[in-house]
Amino acid sequence: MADGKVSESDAVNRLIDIIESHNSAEDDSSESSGAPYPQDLRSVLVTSVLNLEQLDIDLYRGTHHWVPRTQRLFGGQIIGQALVAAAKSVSDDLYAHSLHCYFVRAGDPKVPVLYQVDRTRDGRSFTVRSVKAIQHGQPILICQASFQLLQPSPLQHQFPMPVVPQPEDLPTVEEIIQRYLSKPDLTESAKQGLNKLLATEVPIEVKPVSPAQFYRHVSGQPRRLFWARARGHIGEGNMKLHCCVAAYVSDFALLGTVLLPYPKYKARFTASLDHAMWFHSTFRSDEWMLYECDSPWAGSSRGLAQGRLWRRDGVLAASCSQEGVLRVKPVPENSKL
Ligand SMILES: CCC(=O)SCCNC(=O)CCNC(=O)[C@H](O)C(C)(C)COP(=O)(O)OP(=O)(O)OC[C@H]1O[C@@H](n2cnc3c(N)ncnc32)[C@H](O)[C@@H]1OP(=O)(O)O
Repeated sequence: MADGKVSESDAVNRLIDIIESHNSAEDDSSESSGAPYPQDLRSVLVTSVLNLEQLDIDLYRGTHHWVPRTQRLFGGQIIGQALVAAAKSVSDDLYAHSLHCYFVRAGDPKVPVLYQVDRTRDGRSFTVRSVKAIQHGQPILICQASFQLLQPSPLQHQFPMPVVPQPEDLPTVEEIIQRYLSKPDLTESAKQGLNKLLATEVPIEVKPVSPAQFYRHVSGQPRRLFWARARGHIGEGNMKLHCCVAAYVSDFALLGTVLLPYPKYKARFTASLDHAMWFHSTFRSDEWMLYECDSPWAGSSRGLAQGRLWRRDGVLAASCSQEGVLRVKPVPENSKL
């Protein structure tokens, strides 16, 4: 549309596209390899998704509860599980400070993922692990993770955190969907799509700072901000676990930032190719953190996205970078649901 805004039906389509591509449950829940969500208040990320089964020394198996509509495993789940596997072979006084991963094959939601850990090096300060995530005998992800002893230093700086509304003053994704559902002129298929989204139990809670921009209802800079936290309680004390949860969260909505300046195109195929992450400070992944995502570059059917996770007290908790493949097609004129 000429004013840079999209029509109401496109707006609902984009909302469904964006939420589903990252969050949706499997269509046939009987195919899900995980147990039902627990009724207690503990985060399902901790009780289940990141709770790997040990098969042998340095060999683990991870299962999944839900997969995106693309029917490939959510990258954040594979990274989070790989980091859990790596962390199991390092001592308690070492903390994850970075990881570097390539997604080399699409993850198959029908079978579990095996994680094979190689103890690459144990140094005095730094310890490196290489993890291969395997399905059908072939790697789907290769990951290097590095851990460090806590070491104080006089060198300390960070950029300031963006000034944004507090999470308590912003609607949740579920409230945004409810607002759409209350619109009188919504088509039946839009209602069904939105109700399906509401019924999906997502392990992450999200509050977009600007919902219209977040869901690509208005075109704009390749930058978006949202508050995010693990759903449910994790508790203080296990920093390695909080890093694994943050690794899971960090893949959420990051690559979509590349598409923000292009309202006339919709994604035909998107997949993250690699993901790097650096952990800077202690944080709790079950408390609200601001996720600031931007994309400095796109070209050659690829896009680069960068993210910064901020503690709400302004401390930079983690940074990440991801390149993805994005193949797009034009949005049809006057598209309707
Ligand atoms: C939130 C973001 C996420 O979490 S995404 C999940 C994590 N990431 C992933 O699962 C990515 C895993 N990696 C991969 O799947 C592969 O490495 C990818 C990225 C696909 C590599 O692509 P490529 O080397 O092209 O693999 P491939 O030959 O098997 O093709 C895959 C599909 O893409 C198509 N393709 C290929 N080249 C082109 C092209 N130039 N133009 C149009 N289409 C192309 C292929 O035909 C193939 O399609 P199809 O699967 O047969 O339908």
